[in-house]
Amino acid sequence: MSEREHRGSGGRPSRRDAQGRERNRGQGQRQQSRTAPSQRTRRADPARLVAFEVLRAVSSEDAYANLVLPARIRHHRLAGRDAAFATELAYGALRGRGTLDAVLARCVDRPLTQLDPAVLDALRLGAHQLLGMRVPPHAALDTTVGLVRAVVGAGPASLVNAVLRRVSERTLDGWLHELEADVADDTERDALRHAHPAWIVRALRQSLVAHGRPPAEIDELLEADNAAPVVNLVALPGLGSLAEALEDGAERGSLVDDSALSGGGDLGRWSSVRTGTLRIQDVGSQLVARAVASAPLAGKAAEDAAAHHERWLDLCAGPGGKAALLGALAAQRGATLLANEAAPHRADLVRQALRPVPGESWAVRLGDGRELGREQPAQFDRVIADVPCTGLGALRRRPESRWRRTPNDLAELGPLQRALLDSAIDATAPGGVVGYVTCSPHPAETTVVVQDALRRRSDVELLDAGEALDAVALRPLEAGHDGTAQLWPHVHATDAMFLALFRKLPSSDPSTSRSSTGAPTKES
Ligand SMILES: C[S@@+](CC[C@H](N)C(=O)[O-])C[C@H]1O[C@@H](n2cnc3c(N)ncnc32)[C@H](O)[C@@H]1O
Repeated sequence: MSEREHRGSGGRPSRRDAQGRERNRGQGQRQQSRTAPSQRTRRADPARLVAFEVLRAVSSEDAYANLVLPARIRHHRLAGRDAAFATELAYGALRGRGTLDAVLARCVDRPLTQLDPAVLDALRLGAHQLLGMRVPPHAALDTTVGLVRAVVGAGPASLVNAVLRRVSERTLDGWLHELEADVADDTERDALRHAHPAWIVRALRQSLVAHGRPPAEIDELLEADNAAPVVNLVALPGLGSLAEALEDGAERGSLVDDSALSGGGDLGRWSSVRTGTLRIQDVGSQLVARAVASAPLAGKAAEDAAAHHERWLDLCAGPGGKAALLGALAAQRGATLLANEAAPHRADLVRQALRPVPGESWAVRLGDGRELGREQPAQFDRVIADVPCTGLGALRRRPESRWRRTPNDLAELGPLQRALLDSAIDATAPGGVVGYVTCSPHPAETTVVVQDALRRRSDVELLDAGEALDAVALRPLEAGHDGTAQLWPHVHATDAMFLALFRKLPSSDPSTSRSSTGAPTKES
């Protein structure tokens, strides 16, 4: 196994293999390790310190791991294998929190809520190394105790040592076997085995069934949520190129044009990433954006298309992933894009994302998307409403979010999602299309919202979203069922994006006829 030399915070050179073992420690230290485990290390290994800092920021500051981790890696100057180890440790411990806590609860003599939260985070890191990463027990114990000594204090070190010793007495399967004896049903068992909250397991199984898939696929789906996702790239059509990435080892994507998959690393090494013409974007997001951009128009909207006067609207554009792709496609087709976003800092990110796209093709509007349909009725030929949602379809990329979300979020988001969809429909010209998109497969924010809209409104019809996705994909996706479409991590290796496509029917209300100027209104 190849190794990389690094220097720990104690200044001593050491070598880490892929499991995080340090391989060149002196004989004296090994002797010491055998005799007094809780005494043997008083320093924090930098990679484990990074993982610890990420867990602390997530637990105590509600931070997002995917934002904190790169900053901590940079701060501690980790690279290569050390950065990969810190990432696997932090993400694995965050994803696995439910299962790790169930194991720890068996090994601690008091409720976990009574532990110092910093000690609990260190225990999670130690337990994940023992059960999820196959770090040898002596290394996991030694380094976790050292971390606690260095950053929390000497007091809790012996507790941490004793608890992790108990954790190390069984493998993960051994622990699961013991814990499963107490679970009530299949949902609880899947939740424990795959480290998801039970309410999410239930919802995902329900969603599989709602989209015509066998409920037994739940195991594969939950496993896919726990796998580290590869980085998906998009070269903006007509503006960017995959060449640099492909020459540097990325693989061409098999689902959609202009996409590639990369093992990661610092993508800023590619000039195309620095200029913003090559972007990180999940393939599922690329597919739904392209489906909205290509769905057939009718009536007035089709006339606009023939005259190259199409107007497109991205109602919820921040941070601008889909807006950048749509903007590039719009520029190629002589269309214009209005990208709307309610949060000022996210509207800035949209402007930044659109920078490589010719300026005459797009504008950014800062405002509440719920008002836009009333302010600019029947003005747009293609509208995407990529609404705020629970993000349960992107659990692979947001390791902590499954434990942060609650069913109450659905109740809060529901009215906003419905109001944004209504506004999107109002803003659409007769014959135009509206794509309702979520990065969640939860029925409460997908199929139920769509059915409600169809019940509420007589001015739309549902188009076949599965067909629209297949029309832009490089191979049949078989994502459609009953008119809507659902992509899946375990089937398509994408985020679980949901797409419903509506066509606006001609209206008899003259107040909703479209103004004649084709240009997008500049931001308010
Ligand atoms: C799922 S994200 C959109 C992702 C984006 N389409 C992309 O591909 O990068 C939803 C966005 O809607 C924004 N948002 C929330 N409430 C809104 C509202 N009332 N009007 C417009 N945008 C809103 C959020 O700030 C967030 O940026």
